[in-house]
Amino acid sequence: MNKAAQKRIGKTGVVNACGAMSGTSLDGVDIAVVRTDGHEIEGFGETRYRPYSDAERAVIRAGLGKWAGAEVDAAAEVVDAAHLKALCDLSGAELIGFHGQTLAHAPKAQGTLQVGDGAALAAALGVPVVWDFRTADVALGGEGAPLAPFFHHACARFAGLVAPVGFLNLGGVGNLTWVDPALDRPEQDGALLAFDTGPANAPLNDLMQARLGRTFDEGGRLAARGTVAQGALELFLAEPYFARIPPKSLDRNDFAEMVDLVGELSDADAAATLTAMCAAGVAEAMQHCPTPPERVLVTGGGRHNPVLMQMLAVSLDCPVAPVEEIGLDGDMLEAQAFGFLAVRVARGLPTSCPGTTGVRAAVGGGTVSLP
Ligand SMILES: Nc1ncnc2c1ncn2[C@@H]1O[C@H](COP(=O)(O)OP(=O)(O)OP(=O)(O)O)[C@@H](O)[C@H]1O
Ligand SMILES: CC(=O)N[C@H]1[C@@H]2OC[C@@H](O2)[C@@H](O)[C@@H]1O[C@H](C)C(=O)O
Repeated sequence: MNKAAQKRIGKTGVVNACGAMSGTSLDGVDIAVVRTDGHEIEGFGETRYRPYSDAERAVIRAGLGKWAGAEVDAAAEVVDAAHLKALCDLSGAELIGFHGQTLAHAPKAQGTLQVGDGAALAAALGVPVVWDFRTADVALGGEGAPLAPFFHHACARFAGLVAPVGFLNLGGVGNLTWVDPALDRPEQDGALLAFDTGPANAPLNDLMQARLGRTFDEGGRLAARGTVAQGALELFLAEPYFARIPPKSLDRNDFAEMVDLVGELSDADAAATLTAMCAAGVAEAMQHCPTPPERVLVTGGGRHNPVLMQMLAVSLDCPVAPVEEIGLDGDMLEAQAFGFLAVRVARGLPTSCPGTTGVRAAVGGGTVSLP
């Protein structure tokens, strides 16, 4: 890439930005192109999904909860190689937003760790890469997550929404963004409130892996045959996390002991109960919204689970629908978010604010590596 093109990316006009996301459910790498000037979305481009093999997933899983050492290095190698393969023949991307893989997240203690080497990726692909999105926010007292809310704000405006709505991401962990699209800028006071709702698919995936050797409960079929154990659900809801005022965020394994709460149950009852816990965490989250959202738009893999969607429909006081209802792609929204955020970082715009992460003031995270 020549200097003039690099200069343009840093200034004005629409950029073809590609986001790359490897989420906490450990299913694979999502790649998506978004055309944006960092404020408004002009449109969306190519998407790709590169699943991890079972062997790759096992290596990443072994690195979870660790901050350094051989297992972290091995996980980083898998993440780098998978991204390089997924991105190597992508044409037309002028900038890449590379999230990497979160292995550990303890913003008030050790910090937050996303593995993946953005400088090496930039050199290999010949395209500028923005990466390490979360460290600056944590350094300024923020949670470092969630970061998609600034993109959710742009999505709400892109879709022409006018009343406050919720964006609910159901990946490995759940996160909710309350957005007021009437306010122009995401960092404006009152435009956004965001936080992690609780565990989403991660405990259910872990149960499926441990008991049945499967990666997830496809279509919620196992949960559909089970009965929710109310006692376990009540114990789960007694966790102080749910009443805590946002901002707040979670590590993938913060609720790993939930799988123990259902340890004595049959496979189907355990799956039903873990699914109900995800929905109940979201229902608890709604009390923190500044005003009731007009509807909750669901993104992430959890929206493909009809049992979970039905539980949400029953327990929330507003309509619940997949984000496709407003013309967005719920499988790619997070990848698109990191393409969008990459443009903001390249242009010196903030990517988080007190309402989204609890950071002291609006801040732009991310490191830019040129090829
Ligand atoms: N058809 C389906 N039926 C049931 N569950 C599904 C289906 N498709 C996906 N999922 C669930 O969604 C998960 C993937 O979700 P997603 O890709 O949003 O997670 P992620 O991006 O890795 O996580 P996070 O947002 O926490 O970073 C799968 O691991 C599975 O649990
Ligand atoms: C530390 C970290 O990687 N957090 C993830 C995780 O996965 C979902 C939830 O927990 C959210 O807080 C965040 O991801 C999304 C993409 C975000 O930053 O908005």
